[in-house]
Amino acid sequence: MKDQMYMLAIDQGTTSSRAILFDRQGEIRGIAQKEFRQLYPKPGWVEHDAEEIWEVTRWVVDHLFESTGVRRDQVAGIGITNQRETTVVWDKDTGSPVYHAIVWQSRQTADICEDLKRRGLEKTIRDKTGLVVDAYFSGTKVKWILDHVEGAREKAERGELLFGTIDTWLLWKLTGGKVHATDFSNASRTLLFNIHTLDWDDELLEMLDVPRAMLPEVRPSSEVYGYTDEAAFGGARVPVAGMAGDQQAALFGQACFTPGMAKNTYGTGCFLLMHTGDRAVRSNHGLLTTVAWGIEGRVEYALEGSIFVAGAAIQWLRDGLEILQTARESEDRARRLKSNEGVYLVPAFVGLGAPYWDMEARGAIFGLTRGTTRDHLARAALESLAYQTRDVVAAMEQDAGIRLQQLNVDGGASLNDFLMQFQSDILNVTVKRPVVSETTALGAAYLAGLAVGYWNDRETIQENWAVAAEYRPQMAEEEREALYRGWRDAVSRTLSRREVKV
Ligand SMILES: Nc1ncnc2c1ncn2[C@@H]1O[C@H](COP(=O)(O)OP(=O)(O)O)[C@@H](O)[C@H]1O
Ligand SMILES: O=P(O)(O)OC[C@H](O)CO
Repeated sequence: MKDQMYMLAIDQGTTSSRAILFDRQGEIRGIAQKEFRQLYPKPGWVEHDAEEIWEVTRWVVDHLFESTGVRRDQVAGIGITNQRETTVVWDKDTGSPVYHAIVWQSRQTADICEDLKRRGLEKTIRDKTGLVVDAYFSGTKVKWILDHVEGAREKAERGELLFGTIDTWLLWKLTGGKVHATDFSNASRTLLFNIHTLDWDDELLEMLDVPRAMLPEVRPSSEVYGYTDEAAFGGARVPVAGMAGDQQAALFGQACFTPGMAKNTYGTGCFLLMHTGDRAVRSNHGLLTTVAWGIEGRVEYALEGSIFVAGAAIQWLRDGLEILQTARESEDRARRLKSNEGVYLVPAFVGLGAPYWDMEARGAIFGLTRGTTRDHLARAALESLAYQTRDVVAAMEQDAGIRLQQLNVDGGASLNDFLMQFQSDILNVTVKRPVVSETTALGAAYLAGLAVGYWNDRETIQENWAVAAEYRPQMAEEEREALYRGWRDAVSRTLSRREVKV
């Protein structure tokens, strides 16, 4: 309808930006997407150009309105969701970043982490932040930028530089430099934020030499942060009303609102989050405790297993080895084989995340013979997503003390039917993919829509959730366990410490 109102979600992911319009039923009414450059200045380093991220994001928003014919004044509100932890430091006056955005996957701060460990700070950090000491999180990346960019530390101390994760950077840009804020979910990934007191933590700031003056204000995930600047948003003034890290937004979009409900997103990495209600459950098995969102005057928590390389392994086969034309082709290739024939790929390209947390491990392929073909590599890469997920689910079941009943899935690689059936088989759990697989963007739209009254409550959101595909376990127990043993053996030979320590 000509004057119908919509919610706009901006989903700024690791490899692409998307802009999506949703209607009141939570259905997609238009989508635009564009990839941007990945910069690999040294082995194990991953960077983005923050200005390019903004330009690409603007482009997808413009393109969305052009392609749908929807007007900007038909947007009731904007929700932002983002690749988390990726760190931008910019000049408050000029708005220019002082260094590339250091991406969550980047390992360039491994030495800073080792130093924190040597100083015996792991427990304090774990207790306050729910995180582990790893180059993944923003805190060491901010320190790295302040240590390596000439004059940056002095400027930061004088309050002339600002830090933000990508949500904060986009909010700043969209509001024409007026609002410098983040939400609880993104703040909880920085290593600087106390998830119990819900404030930046002076002891952590001191540990990492990060001046408080450069930090954004931390706010709930569902509220009006400010309005778009007309020059930044095609002449329209629209409320930016929701923000959340992409994995938390996906948990919201999957309507996982009760403790024990879990989702796994198969994108560049794989992120499995289980809602734990108002309890910040501490992990003893290598998972993270994280804020799910702040809403309705309180925060809710989640347990998370973060897998660094998932769909990126398929991308590597496509772009690095050039043995696939498209990511989708991996499915046909995998199906040409009856089994993996003993070939395992451990995609530790940037170390291993949960539950191993090994910054020094690097990728490996095992079981090669003269008969190995690109089909084996495609299958091994796809299977690695499922095995890594099982590693995380095993840890989660121990930490939460419950058996997973069902796994809701989303993300680019969740459209791969071979992978989803294999996932169900390896976990021995039913896997469900919703009709709207863009749950990350949907979650951001919901958070923003609740703040501006586009949707009334979470019950409406639950009612909107509908299943598109369901995968039930079909594999015999013996085969499942034999395959998984093979994976565990491959991982143990990949770890820098040469032992599986879970
Ligand atoms: N059919 C497929 N089979 C396997 N992997 C896929 C498929 N389609 C996309 N992917 C992988 O999924 C990722 C893209 O998913 P997406 O959710 O857009 O990720 P992100 O938000 O991290 O950029 C890429 O790494 C790509 O290789
Ligand atoms: O961009 P994605 O979807 O791979 O998500 C990245 C995560 O937020 C990193 O923590």
